[in-house]
Amino acid sequence: MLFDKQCLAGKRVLITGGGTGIGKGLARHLAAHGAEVHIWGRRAQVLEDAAAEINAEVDAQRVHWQAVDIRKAEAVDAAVGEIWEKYGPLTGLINNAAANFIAPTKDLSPRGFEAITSTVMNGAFFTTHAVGRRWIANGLKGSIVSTLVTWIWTGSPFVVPSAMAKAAVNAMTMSLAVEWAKYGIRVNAVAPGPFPTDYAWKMLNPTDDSSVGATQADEVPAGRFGEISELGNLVLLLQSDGCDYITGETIAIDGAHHLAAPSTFAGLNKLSDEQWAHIKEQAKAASEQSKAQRTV
Ligand SMILES: CCCCC/C=C/C(=O)SCCNC(=O)CCNC(=O)[C@H](O)C(C)(C)COP(=O)(O)OP(=O)(O)OC[C@H]1O[C@@H](n2cnc3c(N)ncnc32)[C@H](O)[C@@H]1OP(=O)(O)O
Ligand SMILES: NC(=O)C1=CN([C@@H]2O[C@H](COP(=O)(O)OP(=O)(O)OC[C@H]3O[C@@H](n4cnc5c(N)ncnc54)[C@H](OP(=O)(O)O)[C@@H]3O)[C@@H](O)[C@H]2O)C=CC1
Repeated sequence: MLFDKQCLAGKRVLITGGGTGIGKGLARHLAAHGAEVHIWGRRAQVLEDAAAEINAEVDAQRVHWQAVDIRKAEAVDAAVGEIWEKYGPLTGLINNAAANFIAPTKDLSPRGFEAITSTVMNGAFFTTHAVGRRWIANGLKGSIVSTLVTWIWTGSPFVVPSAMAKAAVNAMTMSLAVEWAKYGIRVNAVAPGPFPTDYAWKMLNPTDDSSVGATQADEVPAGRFGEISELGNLVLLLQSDGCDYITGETIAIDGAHHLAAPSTFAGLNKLSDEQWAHIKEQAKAASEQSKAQRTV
C-alpha cells in the first residue's frame, strides 16, 4: 500500500454517486485508509449493499449512506444537515455523481439535455454550496474534489451536455478556489480518462458500433485503462493534509489519452440513423432497469 492505512483517520468525506463505479471505488479506497465515508445516490438498496460490502472489508462501520437526488437543492441541504447533526462536520466532499449518454446533438430533447446538465452542474453546485457554507459558518477548513473529464479541455461530440456541464464545474472549481481560499477551503478536480464501469459503459458504449476512442484502451498512450486504486491515490492525496497549497487545479489522470487526442466520441461521426436508434434502445433499456430500483 502506497499510503499508511490510517492516513485519513479523523476525516469524514461525502461522495455523491458513491454506490457504484468510480464513486464506490473511491469510498472503498478512502475507508481502507481510515476515513469515515458518506455515500449518496438514488437507489437505497444499491447504497446499502455498497456500504455493507466495504464495512465488511474494513471490519468497521465506516461507510454510511443516504438516498438523495442531488438535483433537489432542499433535499441536498437537509441531507448534509443530517450528517452534521448525527456524525459531525464533514472534512471533505467528492462531487462524483453524473448522468450521461451518447446521442447525436440534433436529436437531443430539452429533457434529455436537462437530465444530464441538472445532475452534473446543478447537483455539484447544490452539494458544494450546502457543505461549503457550513464550513464557512463553523470556521472549518475543507477539501472539495470534483470528478470531471478531459472533455473540459477538448470538448466532445455526441456528449455535448456532459462536456458543457463538466466545463461549468471546472469553472466553479477555479472560481471557488479563489473565493474560499481565505476560509481554508480547497477546491480541486480530477479529470479521468477511461476507467470502465458498468453503468457508464452501458450509457457510452451500448453496442459494437459505439466502440470508439473515448471508451477504448488501445489508443491510450499508456496502453491500458485506468485503475480505480490509482484514482483513489490521487483523491486521497487531495483529501489529506499533505498538499494544502494545491487549489483551483484540475488534474488529468488518463495515461496521456487527451494529449494524443482520441479521447472523444469523434469516431461516432460514421454512424447511421439506424445505428443510433439501436444505441438509444440499448441505453434506454439500461436506464429503465436502474430507474426501477430508485427510491427517491
Ligand atoms: C474518456 C472516457 C470518458 C467517460 C466519461 C464518463 C462520463 C459519465 O458521466 S458516465 C456516467 C454514466 N452514469 C449515469 O448516467 C448514471 C445516471 N443515469 C441516469 O440516471 C439515466 O441513465 C439517465 C441519464 C437517462 C437520466 O435518467 P432520468 O433523469 O430519469 O431521465 P429520463 O429517463 O426521464 O430521460 C430524460 C430525457 O432523456 C432522454 N434520453 C434518455 N436516455 C437517452 C438516450 N440513451 N438517448 C437519447 N435520449 C435519451 C429521454 O427520452 C428523456 O427525454 P424525453 O423523451 O424528451 O422526455
Ligand atoms: N468511467 C469513466 O471512464 C469516467 C467517469 N468519469 C466521471 O466519474 C464519475 C463516476 O462515473 P462512473 O462511476 O463511471 O459511472 P456510474 O454511473 O457508476 O456513477 C454515477 C453515479 O451517480 C449517481 N447519480 C446519478 N444521478 C444522480 C442524482 N440525481 N442524484 C444522486 N446520485 C446520482 C448514480 O447512482 P443512482 O443512479 O443510483 O442515483 C451513480 O452511482 C462521473 O462523474 C463521471 O462523469 C469521468 C471520466 C471517465
